Amino acid sequence: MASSILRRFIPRKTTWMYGQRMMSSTIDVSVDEQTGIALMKMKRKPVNSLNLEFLQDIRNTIVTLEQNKKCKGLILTSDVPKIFSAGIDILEMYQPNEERLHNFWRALQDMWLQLYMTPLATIAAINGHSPAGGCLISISCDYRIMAPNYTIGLNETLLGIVAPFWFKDAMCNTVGYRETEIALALGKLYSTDEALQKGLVDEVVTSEQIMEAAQRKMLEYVKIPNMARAMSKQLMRQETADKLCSTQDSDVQNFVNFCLQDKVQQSLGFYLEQLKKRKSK
Ligand SMILES: CCCCCCC/C=C/C(=O)SCCNC(=O)CCNC(=O)[C@H](O)C(C)(C)COP(=O)(O)OP(=O)(O)OC[C@H]1O[C@@H](n2cnc3c(N)ncnc32)[C@H](O)[C@@H]1OP(=O)(O)O
Repeated sequence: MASSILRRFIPRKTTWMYGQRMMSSTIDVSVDEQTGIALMKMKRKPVNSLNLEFLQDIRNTIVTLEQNKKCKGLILTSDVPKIFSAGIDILEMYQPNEERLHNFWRALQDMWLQLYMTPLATIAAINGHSPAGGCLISISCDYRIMAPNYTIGLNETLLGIVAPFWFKDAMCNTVGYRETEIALALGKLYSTDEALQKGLVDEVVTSEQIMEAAQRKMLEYVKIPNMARAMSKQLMRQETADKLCSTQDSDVQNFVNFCLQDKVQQSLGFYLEQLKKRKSK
């Protein structure tokens, strides 16, 4: 399964385990050993944006859960009201320190590989907005349930940046080639209803019902013999993951070169300004 991938990375240890609970400053995890279902809540305020340390925490958590023999499934959700994840922390890309920028992108790649290929069954309970990197996390899960009146999508072009090929591949695998082509060009953020219609999410339920719906669906997943379920996931996803695995170093270098361009820095600076202005309106 993902063991060939797992062996290659030794994660930083920042997650603490107390019995069936794991805690870090940005993540809360509990494991129900009766059902084998873990619940991971992201809580990096104000918007669960993905910085280097948060990405490492997410990945460490998945690794720790994979090592727990009693854990078969993972539900990912947010503890921040109305926001699942605002995607990459733009401050990691804007006026960056070059060494940190390298490490940051590597951490994003590693988190994605871990989540995308984990033998655990995964469900995203999308209880808030989920742009760009937030959408990547969602589409890397096996099943997606979303609450109404939020948005989700790969909106990178709106920031003057380009979704990398592995974001594109994960999106293509979810909604198909033509829809991805349109979505990426326009930086499309789908409403919950549009996302359901296009197959970007699998189910829509109210915010109040989302955890119950996720638990119910997860019980279906964990009932399936574990190895068979995990191997069919591998069958579907290994080729996509391998494309990144075999080009990780050059992908980091491309990203760093891209980010350091004046034009890209200008676009990111402008986008950040717009975010602040929007807030003051
Ligand atoms: C070759 C490779 C090329 C590079 C590829 C890079 C791939 C990039 C992937 C990404 O994920 S880029 C990030 C994309 N994300 C967004 O566009 C989301 C932007 N944010 C929003 O739309 C909104 O903030 C929100 C998530 C809908 C929440 O709205 P709300 O009104 O509730 O909060 P705000 O007042 O807007 O935000 C609060 C606070 O947080 C800051 N912030 C928001 N998003 C980010 C972010 N992604 N990174 C860093 N900071 C973010 C926002 O500016 C506010 O800050 P303060 O004003 O309070 O300081």
